[in-house]
Amino acid sequence: MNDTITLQIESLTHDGRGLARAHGDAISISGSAPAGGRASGRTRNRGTVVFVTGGLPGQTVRARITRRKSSFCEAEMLEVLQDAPRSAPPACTHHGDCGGCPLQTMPYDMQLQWKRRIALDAMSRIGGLDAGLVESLFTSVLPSPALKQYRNKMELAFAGSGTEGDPLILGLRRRNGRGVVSVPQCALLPAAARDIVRMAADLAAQSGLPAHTPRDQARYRQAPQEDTAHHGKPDGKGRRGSRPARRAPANSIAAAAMAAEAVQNNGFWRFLVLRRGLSADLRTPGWWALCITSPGSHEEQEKVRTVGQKLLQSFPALAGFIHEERASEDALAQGQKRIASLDRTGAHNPASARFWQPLGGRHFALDAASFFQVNTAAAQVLADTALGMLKRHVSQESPALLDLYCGVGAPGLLMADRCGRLLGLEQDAKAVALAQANAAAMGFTHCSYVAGDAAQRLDRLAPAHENYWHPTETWDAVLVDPPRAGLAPRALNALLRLNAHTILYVSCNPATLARDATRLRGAYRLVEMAAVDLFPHTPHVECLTLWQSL
Ligand SMILES: C[S@@+](CC[C@H](N)C(=O)[O-])C[C@H]1O[C@@H](n2cnc3c(N)ncnc32)[C@H](O)[C@@H]1O
Repeated sequence: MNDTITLQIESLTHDGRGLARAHGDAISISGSAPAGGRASGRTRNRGTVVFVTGGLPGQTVRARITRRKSSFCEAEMLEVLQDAPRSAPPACTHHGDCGGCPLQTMPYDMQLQWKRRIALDAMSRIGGLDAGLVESLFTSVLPSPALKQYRNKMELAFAGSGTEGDPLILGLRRRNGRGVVSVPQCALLPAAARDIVRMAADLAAQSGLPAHTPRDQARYRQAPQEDTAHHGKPDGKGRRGSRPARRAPANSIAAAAMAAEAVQNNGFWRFLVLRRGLSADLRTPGWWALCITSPGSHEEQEKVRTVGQKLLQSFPALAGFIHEERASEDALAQGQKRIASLDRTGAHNPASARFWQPLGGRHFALDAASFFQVNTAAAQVLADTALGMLKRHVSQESPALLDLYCGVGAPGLLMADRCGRLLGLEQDAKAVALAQANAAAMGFTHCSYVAGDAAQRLDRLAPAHENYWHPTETWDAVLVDPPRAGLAPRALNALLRLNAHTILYVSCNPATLARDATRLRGAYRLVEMAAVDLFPHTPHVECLTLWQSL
């Protein structure tokens, strides 16, 4: 049985891995049975599917098999033996180690073509839509106006115990998913931000506190990981205490306490999230740093404050330093408790976490922890495309618009002057308050926002039983923009019960969009599909689908 194999990469998967096929006895799967021997009919004729991390279509690579399943294998690329017929020089010196921009050696026009292919395949294979129909509706992916330094937000992870052989670093997830790599020359980061990152890493190292390493995640069953820069070390050794992890008790309160204790004992520094935006005068650009740590003692919190104050002193472009703690034992770059919010003078000032992003000729107020599209210029393309679709298909005079998963109100508020009323639903209460403030600042009095889980809130808007006490409102159009997981079944059921004439479903994950499309197409017809590249050099693509009731 050979673990190293030569493969020709045929295509790209939605998660950015190369797809190859191994033929004959080239590899063994399912407990050493040769590929083609025990495999299904499909794999028997066409070879065993191998998903290759780091491999791109057209390349011939040497790869190591890392996992064998009954119908496919996983591998990691070791070396490119022959480049793809068309390739581009890497845009970043960290290409090869860093997992941030895996497509950067693919010419940009090809990146867009593959993204289109990924979305098309998902809609026909998973969504069950007619492939010819989707091909004819969805002709291209709209490019990002900027290909370098396009991000207004970077999530960097701390790693390392701070000991001699394992220094504390601040960087991005490694290409092979194992740990974090320092990226001092990252092509996504402008020079000013690189300097902030370098100094933050040095100051954190000087604190003497180790980075947090998620440990024993399965045992504590925390929230699933979404987009994050960090993957913990597999051995997960911590330095803040050396007690071994105990088995989680059945009692959930005790389990939560144990999870918090495990975090306490498993390192401190977690993430530095850098955000770029406009200060209160709406003209001065600046940076905001959100530092996420494990829960700490007063002394540890003071160390973070000192790091923040030194950064604010050294970088006039840094307008705020916010410290949040995360107690959950996972690798999400989201704080759960705000500890401090320092302004340029280094003093605690809650307003220092506020900044603004331009979109559609308006300004949206955000908190350092709020969601906003990370590529400002491409977000404009996305908003223009979304508004164009709604204008073409919402025929009512002053339509009632429901903005589901509305964040701080973008891009729904750009449609507000055409609407009779607008209601936004959003889980993050802080974002809801900001959406209300944004609507008020834009002079809209017919827009309201409600905080809560979309599924629960939708159930109230679309009662399952006729004698339900809550009055039913009708909605002409619904703008749906969920996180990567797509719509929960309960949310999808309630959305269908609303009977809105038009649904615009915006999605950052073609696979979950396609899954939800299987339900939508029972009551709606897909009339337009478009996509925008918000994340050049990555496999991600933002899709827009416009549905009209049958
Ligand atoms: C992709 S973002 C879209 C936000 C906004 N439309 C925009 O473009 O800025 C998804 C939003 O859904 C929110 N969210 C996540 N899960 C939710 C849930 N179960 N119920 C309501 N909102 C949720 C997130 O907080 C986030 O603001």
